Order: sequence, then C-alpha cells, then structure tokens
Amino acid sequence: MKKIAFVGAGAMAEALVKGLIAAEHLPAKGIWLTNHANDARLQELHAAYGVTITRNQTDLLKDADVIILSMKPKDAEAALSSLKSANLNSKQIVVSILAGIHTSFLESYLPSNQPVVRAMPNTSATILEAATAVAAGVHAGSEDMKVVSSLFKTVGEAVEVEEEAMDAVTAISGSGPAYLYYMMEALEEASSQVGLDESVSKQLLIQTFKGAAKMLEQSDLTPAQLRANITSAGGTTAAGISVLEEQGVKAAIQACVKAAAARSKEMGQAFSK
Ligand SMILES: NC(=O)C1=CN([C@@H]2O[C@H](COP(=O)(O)OP(=O)(O)OC[C@H]3O[C@@H](n4cnc5c(N)ncnc54)[C@H](O)[C@@H]3O)[C@@H](O)[C@H]2O)C=CC1
Ligand SMILES: O=C(O)[C@@H]1CCC=N1
Repeated sequence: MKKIAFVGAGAMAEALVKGLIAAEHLPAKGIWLTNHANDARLQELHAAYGVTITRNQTDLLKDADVIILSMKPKDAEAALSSLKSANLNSKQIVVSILAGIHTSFLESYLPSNQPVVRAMPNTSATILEAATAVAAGVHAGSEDMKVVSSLFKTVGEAVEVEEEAMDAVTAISGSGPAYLYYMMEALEEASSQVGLDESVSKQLLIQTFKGAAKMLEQSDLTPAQLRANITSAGGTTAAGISVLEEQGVKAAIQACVKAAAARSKEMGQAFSK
C-alpha cells in the first residue's frame, strides 16, 4: 500500500491516521487528507503527523490505493457528488466509515464496478485497539476485503461481516466505547461519593476495566459466570448488584443498544436510492 486518501479530516480520521503511523503501515507522506473549508485543521494534522494535506481533489485521489470517506453522514451526498466526476479507476477501493450509509447508496454515485467497502471502526484506533467490522459492497472482491481488513488490523482487531449486521455492529462496537466511558464517569463520581481520592480511584478503575476485559478474553467463562464468581452470598457485590437489578440497569443497557441500532437503520433509510 502506497497511498491512502482521507476525505474528511475530523476526529475519526485522526484516530486512524495516528494508528496507521504508529503501526508503520505506510510512510506518513503516503497518507493524504482533505476536509471541508478548514485549512487550520489540515495544517494542524500536517504538523502533528507529517501527513500530506491538500485541497485539490485530483491530487488527493490520484493513485490512491484506498479512499476513506470520513465525513459526517449529513455531508456524504456533497462529497459523493464531487467524487462522481473524479475518474476513479476500478482498482481503487472506496471505504466508508459513515454510520448508517449503505454500500448501495455509495455505489450509486460511483463508476460501475467500483469496489466499495463499509467499515465501522471505533476511536480506540488511536492506540491500536480499535474493534472494526468490515462489509463488502457488490463489487468488492476477496482481495479488496483482504486489503481493507489488513488496513484496519493495523489499528486493532477487524472482523468481516455481512452488511446487514452493520447497524448492530455500529450500536455495539462503534458507539460502544461511549457507553463504557459513561459507566466510568459514573464510577468515578461514585468513588468520590464513597470517599476515595480521585487519583487512586482512576488507577483502580482503569486496571479493573482492563482486568475484566482480559478475564473475558482469556478464560472460558461467560460474563454471567465471571460475575457469579465475584458475588458472595450476603456480600458487598450482591448488595451492589441488587440495586442495579432493582433499577433496571440491564434493561436500560439493552434499550440503549437497540436505540443506537435503530438510529443507524434510520440514517441508512434517509440515504437510500
Ligand atoms: N467518532 C466516532 O467514534 C466514529 C465515527 N464514525 C463515523 O466517522 C465519520 C466521521 O466522524 P467524526 O470524525 O467524528 O466527524 P468530524 O466532524 O470530527 O469530522 C468530519 C470532517 O469531515 C469534513 N468534511 C465534511 N464534508 C466534507 C467534504 N465534502 N469533503 C471533505 N471533507 C469534508 C469536515 O470538515 C470535518 O473535518 C462519521 O460519518 C461517523 O459516522 C465511525 C466510527 C466511530
Ligand atoms: O455517533 C455516531 O453516529 C458515530 C458512529 C459510531 C460512533 N459514533
């Protein structure tokens, strides 16, 4: 891979750029970025990472092996309309990380036979710990999928799914870090309410999250079994969990994921042809 072009230079593009550079997937100069009328942002990314920045779409796209659409969904139509006249060749893979938007919608703006791949990474790409799912459009072959999977594997784990799973993926791992940060926020506030020093609670909480994720990864036990192992009858965990049960926290988490998946689906319907 010699050149990756990002159309949209926001938070998620930066997370991927950081990861790709840290993983030495390609030289920083081979990563090209443009965005929408924000020169200061492009300059900032150039200064921080040594990436190539441009406002010229022809330069951006010329010889790019992979083109990553990384603008907000609301800006997709304008970006796609301008790509329409770009003379892409059928070896260039167009990857979209946009929530909700289907490959069929993207394909409708691109030359016939253009390989299109939908990907849903998350912000942990910044530290090479992203969880990404990738789904093929109709013209993306197995070689294209290998190229895109290997790109996302440089910034964490990547799995290939059918496109119909993407709303669920978006709700679980795309938005997922935000739910966990929400829980961390609540635990931090609760720590101070029970009298723990902020720096001590931060250290303990980070290791508690890391340890729990590794336990799930490395043991054969389910989350429910791991939880049961901590919960002594009449003990502290039982006292805490009974409050979560009374307050319907599990149902609230399930409703949260369903709402995110429904929103992804709705966004897809808003952008359909
Ligand atoms: N933030 C996250 O955790 C995740 C976001 N995504 C998806 O990534 C996409 C980007 O999200 P963020 O980086 O958070 O947004 P952002 O708002 O930080 O960045 C979007 C960038 O796109 C640029 N832009 C808009 N229209 C453009 C155009 N026509 N041509 C070139 N650049 C254009 C804007 O100037 C801005 O710099 C969204 O579609 C979102 O669904 C996917 C996974 C996780
Ligand atoms: O909130 C969003 O729409 C994006 C998609 C996944 C994470 N952030």
